[in-house]
Amino acid sequence: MQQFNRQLAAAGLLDPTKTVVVAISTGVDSMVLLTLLQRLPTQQRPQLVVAHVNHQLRAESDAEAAYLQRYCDDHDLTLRVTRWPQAQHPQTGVEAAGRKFRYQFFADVMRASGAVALLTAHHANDQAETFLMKLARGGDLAQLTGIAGQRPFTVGQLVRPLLTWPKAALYAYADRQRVRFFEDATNQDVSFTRNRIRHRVVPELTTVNPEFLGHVAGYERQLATLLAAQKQMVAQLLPTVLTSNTKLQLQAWAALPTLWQAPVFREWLQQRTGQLYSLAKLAPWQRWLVNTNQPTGRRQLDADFDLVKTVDMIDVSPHKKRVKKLMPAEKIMVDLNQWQKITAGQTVGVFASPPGFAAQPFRLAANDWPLSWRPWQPDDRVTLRGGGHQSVRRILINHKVPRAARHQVMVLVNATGDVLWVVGHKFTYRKREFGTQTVFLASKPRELKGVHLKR
Ligand SMILES: Nc1ncnc2c1ncn2[C@@H]1O[C@H](COP(=O)(O)OP(=O)(O)OP(=O)(O)O)[C@@H](O)[C@H]1O
Repeated sequence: MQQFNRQLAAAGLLDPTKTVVVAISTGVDSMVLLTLLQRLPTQQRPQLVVAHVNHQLRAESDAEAAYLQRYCDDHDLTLRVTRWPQAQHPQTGVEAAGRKFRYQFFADVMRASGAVALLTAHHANDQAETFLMKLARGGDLAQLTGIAGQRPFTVGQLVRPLLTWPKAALYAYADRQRVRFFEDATNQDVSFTRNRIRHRVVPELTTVNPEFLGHVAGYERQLATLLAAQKQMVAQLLPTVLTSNTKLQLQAWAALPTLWQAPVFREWLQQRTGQLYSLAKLAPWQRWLVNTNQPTGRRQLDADFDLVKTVDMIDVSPHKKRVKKLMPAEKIMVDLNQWQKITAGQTVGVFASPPGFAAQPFRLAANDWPLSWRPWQPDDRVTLRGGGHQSVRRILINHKVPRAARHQVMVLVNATGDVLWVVGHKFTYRKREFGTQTVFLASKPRELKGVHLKR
């Protein structure tokens, strides 16, 4: 009780004028939490609002919810319950979706009841399991910081007063105090990673040292302190390597002690892009920053951002979308009445009515659709007026297209792959009365150079 009081006092919750929402699953952890709260002297006990989510995932869910209802009625406790509709259960990622639903509900209950805190019953084993899972998964050191004893949550704080208690202590308390609880059978299922860590890894490590859980908590505290110190230092260093308009000054940055370069670069990127990059991902970028053989340049950082290097300065700018070079087999479907940028230098379109300037009227049959753009291929050919054919290769030779530029030539093809237009060069011949529809094939003016439009 004393240990519990200390935790609540530290969070400023030993106050009957305050309201707290207590998340109760009916498992041993949360039933012990509720019991401890109920046993606080009234002059210290905050107003309790019990919150429960019936996930409807297990056969026992309804019985557990019904038990909690009776318990709260018997003890004069306010209870808020919700059901997670089965129709909302996803095919995969049920746990994460359930958690999202749960915390949304807790936030709603907090707001509705004017609560200052949400209390959950996470304990020292949860902490160690999470730590070990992250350790196995890998990633950035900052993510290894475990479950916080207290952190901001929507309109107040999320407080975990049992975080320093080993699960065994909670069982022992429940046993001594005859606390009734429900055991979730799925917790035994070792096909879940967390359960394997819970039932196999943690007990094994505890035999190596009975203080294992306390040691994990100790590491978590040290890590949090170190990360906070690093953050403070980075906050001091960053302004010393920025230009007045927030670009990074390369010389000043490279003059920082080597160990501080990466965290300062990362913090700058985070401030500019809102994204946290792992130090491992940033290593090649740092080499590029100081590579004097490449004093200027632009490089894609990720899907959204480019890094732009000018002499001694580096800036972040939205990623410039480049048109992908298509392989011969790849194609771009035609969007009727839309200009489409099909290569870096060519913007073309198929229109139902003339798009405003030089466009070639062209007859289509219904079975020509869908049309698409693609690079020309060696056996492509067009039909000539007299009924004969000419290969695209021959057209390009006749038009003196240099060999090196030939791969850039694009063609418009119909559903069966017949070439209708060698863009910039030649249209296949079709009689006026061909098909059922006239469309207008056009290239944007800049690219009209060298196009021989038939009038
Ligand atoms: N169905 C529920 N209804 C109300 N509270 C719950 C429910 N499930 C879990 N909780 C609360 O969350 C705490 C942690 O539960 P559990 O360890 O099952 O969740 P987790 O998914 O591992 O953790 P977290 O909820 O932080 O993601 C419980 O001690 C309890 O306070």
